[in-house]
Amino acid sequence: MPGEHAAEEEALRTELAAERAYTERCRATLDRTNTAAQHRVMEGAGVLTGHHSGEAAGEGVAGDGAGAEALGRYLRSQAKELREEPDGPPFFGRLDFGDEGSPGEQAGEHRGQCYYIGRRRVSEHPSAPPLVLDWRAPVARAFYQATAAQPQGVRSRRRFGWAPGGTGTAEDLTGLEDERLQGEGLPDQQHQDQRHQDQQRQSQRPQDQRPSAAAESAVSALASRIVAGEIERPRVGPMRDIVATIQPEQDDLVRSGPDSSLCVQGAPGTGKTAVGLHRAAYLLYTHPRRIERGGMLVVGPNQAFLGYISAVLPALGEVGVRQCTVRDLLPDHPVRAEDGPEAVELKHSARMAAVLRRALYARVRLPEGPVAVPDGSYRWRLDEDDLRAVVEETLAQQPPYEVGRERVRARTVALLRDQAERRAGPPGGEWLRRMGRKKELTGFLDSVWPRARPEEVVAGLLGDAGALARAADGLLSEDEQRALLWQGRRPRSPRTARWSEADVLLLDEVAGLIAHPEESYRHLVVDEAQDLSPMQCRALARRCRFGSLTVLGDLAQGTTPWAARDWPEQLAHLGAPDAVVAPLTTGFRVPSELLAVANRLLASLTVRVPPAHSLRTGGRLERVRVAGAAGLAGAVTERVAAALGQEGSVGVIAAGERVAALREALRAAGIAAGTPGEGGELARVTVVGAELAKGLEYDHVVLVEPAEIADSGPQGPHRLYVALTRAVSRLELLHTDELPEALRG
Ligand SMILES: Nc1ncnc2c1ncn2[C@@H]1O[C@H](COP(=O)(O)OP(=O)(O)OP(=O)(O)O)[C@@H](O)[C@H]1O
Repeated sequence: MPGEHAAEEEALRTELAAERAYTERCRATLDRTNTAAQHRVMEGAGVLTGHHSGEAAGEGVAGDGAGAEALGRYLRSQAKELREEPDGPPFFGRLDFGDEGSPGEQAGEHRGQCYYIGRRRVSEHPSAPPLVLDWRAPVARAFYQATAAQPQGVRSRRRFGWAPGGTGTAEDLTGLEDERLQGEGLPDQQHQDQRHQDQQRQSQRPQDQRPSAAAESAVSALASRIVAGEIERPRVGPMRDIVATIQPEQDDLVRSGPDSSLCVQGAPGTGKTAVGLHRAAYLLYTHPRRIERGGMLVVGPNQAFLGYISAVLPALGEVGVRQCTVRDLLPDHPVRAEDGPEAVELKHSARMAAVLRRALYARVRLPEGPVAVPDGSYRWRLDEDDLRAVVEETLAQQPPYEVGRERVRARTVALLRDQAERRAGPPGGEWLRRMGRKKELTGFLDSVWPRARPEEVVAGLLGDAGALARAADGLLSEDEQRALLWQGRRPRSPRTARWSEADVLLLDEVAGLIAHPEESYRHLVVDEAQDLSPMQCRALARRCRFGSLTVLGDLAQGTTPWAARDWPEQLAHLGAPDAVVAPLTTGFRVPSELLAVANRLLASLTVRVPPAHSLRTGGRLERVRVAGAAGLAGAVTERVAAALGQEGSVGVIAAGERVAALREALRAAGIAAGTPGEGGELARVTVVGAELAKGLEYDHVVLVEPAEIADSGPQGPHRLYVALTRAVSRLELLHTDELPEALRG
C-alpha cells in the first residue's frame, strides 16, 4: 500500500538520521582518543629527553632510564598504531537484546541492551559503557551466530551499509537493514539500503545446487542485501577483512580456543585465509597474556601472497604481527649453488631429518679407557664403565645435542664429586666449577661428545660418500645418496661451502637438533600449508614447541613436488598430530558456474577432497581459441583492454615462462601491469605465473594456454585447478592448443 510504503520510508529516514548522529559521536570520540594518545607521546618524549619541566629524564614517570625508555617505546608504538589504523566505519552492526529472552534462552545480563559492533572498541570514558564493542567481545558472538531458531536473546540484528571506499563519516552511512529474531508481526528485513534497493539479488541466488547445512545458513545470510553486496563487491587491491560478514561456520573456527591446534581444509575461496587472519586477531584480543603480538606468527607461501594479505590484520587493529615465509625464518646463508630436482626433493623429505640426526650423533663416541683428572697433588680416576654409562644414558634421553654435551659434563663432574665426598666430605661449589673446567675433563668431553656446528655436520655429510653411506644406511638408496653428494666441488672447509636453497633447510634442521631455536611462538597461522615439505613443517614446528597452530590449506591446491596428500601426516610434521581437521566447502569467491568447471578437474587430481559449493552465481566462462601461437600475446592484450571496460581487477595467469613477455606486450599497448602483491590499490591489471597465483583473486581472469599449465609436471593439474579458481566473476580461457579435456565445452 502506498501509504504504508511512505510510512516505512519515513521510519527508515528517521532511523538513518539517528544512526548518523551516533556515527558522529563515535568519530568525535575516536578523534579525541587519537589526539590524547599523540599528546601522551609528545609529553612522554619530552620527559624522556629531559626537555620537559626541568625534571631529570624519566623521573616521576618511570623511575629510571631503562623504564623511561621502555615507556617511550610503548607510547610511540601506541601512537603509531593509532596513526596506522585505517579510517573506516566505526561500526558495522548492532544487536538489540529482547526484554524477556526467548523460551529456553536467556538474554541474561544483556536483557534490553543495545550494542554496536565494530572493528575496535570505541569508548568515551574508561568507566562508561563503550559506544562500540569490539567484534571479538564475547557478546558480539551473537551477531554472527544468532538465528531466528536460536536467537540467543537477540531481538533484532541490524547491519549497516557504508559507501564503499568511504572513510566512515556520517554521510558514508548509506543504509541499514534489520533482521527480527524474536517478537511478532515484523517482516524479516525491515529496512533496506536505499541505494541498493533495486538490485536484483534474489535472482542471483544459487538454485542449481543442493547446498550443505552450512551453505544453507550462509545462503540465508545472503538474504541480507548488505551481506550479499559485501561478498559481491568488486575486488581491487589487497585483501580486505570480512569482519562484518563472517558466516557462522567461519565464526566457529575463528573463535575456537588457543589450546588445541586447528586445521582448515577449505575449497578455493571458502575463506580459509580470511578465517586464519581473523582467528589470529581473535586470539590476540582474547588471550593477550598468553599470546602477545610477538608470539603470533603468520606464515604464507611467498611475498606476493604476504603483500596481498598484509592489510587485513592492521585493519582489525592488530599491527606488529610478523607475517613471513618459511624461508624468512631460516638462517641467512647466502645461496650460491643449485640442486638438481632429485636432490631438492630428497632434501625436503622427512627421511633427511633422520639422516641428519644420525650424522650429528655419529660424532658421539663411547669412552675408551679411564680418565684421570689431576686435583692439586691428587689424581681422580674415572672408570671407563662409569663414563660409558653416563654417555649411554644421556644418549637415551635424547636431549638437544648441546644440552647433551653439558649433561655429560655435569654428570662426569658428579662422578668426581661422589669420589671426593667419600674421601673428604661434600666439596663446595667452587671446587665443582673448577673440576668442570679442567682441561682433562673438557678433553674427555671433546672426545666423546664434541661440539658441533650445523655447517660442519652438513658439509661433513654431503661432502663425504662414506659418512653419507653410514648415516643414510637403510634410509636412502645408493642412487639417492649419489644425487645428494657434492660432486667435484668439495669445499676446503665448511666455511667456504656453497649452499643451495634446500641446504639452508638442512642447516636449520641440524641447528634445531643442536639447540632449540631462540625464537618461540605461541601461535602459528600457516597458510597454504598443503604445499609445505616435511622439512619446512619441521622448521615451523620447532619454532612453536609450546604453542598451537592454525593450519590452513587445500590438498587439491598442492602444487609443490612434496605437497601433502593427507592432513594427518602433514599435521604430524607440523608437530600438531592432534589438530582437528575442519572442512569449509561454501565458496565466496568463485561463482558456481566456474566452480563447476574446476570441480570437473578434481577427479584427475591425486587427492580426495569434498567439492565446493558457491554462494555466488552469475559467473561467465568464455573459451577463446587463438589461431596461431604468435597471436597469443596480442589476444591477451585485446582481452585485457576489453576487461578494463568493466569494474574490478584483471588477472592474467600463464605459465611462469610467459609472464615477462606478456607483461611487455601489455606495456607496449599502454597497459601497466603489476606483479602480485606490489601494485597496491592502483594496479588493476596483474600478470602472474600459475605457480604464484595461489591465494590471489581477480574479478576477471584471463587464463593463458591452460593445457600448458596442466602439462607442467606432475603437479600441473593442481596448478591449473588453482588458476581456474582465482576468478570472482569472469574467466576467459585463451588457447591455441587443445584445451584439457575437463575444460572443453
Ligand atoms: N564471510 C565472508 N564475507 C565476505 N567475503 C568473504 C567471506 N568469507 C570469505 N570471503 C571472501 O572470499 C574470498 C576468498 O577468501 P579467502 O581468500 O580467504 O579464501 P581461501 O579459502 O583462502 O581461498 P584459496 O584456497 O583460493 O586461497 C575473499 O575475497 C574473501 O574476502
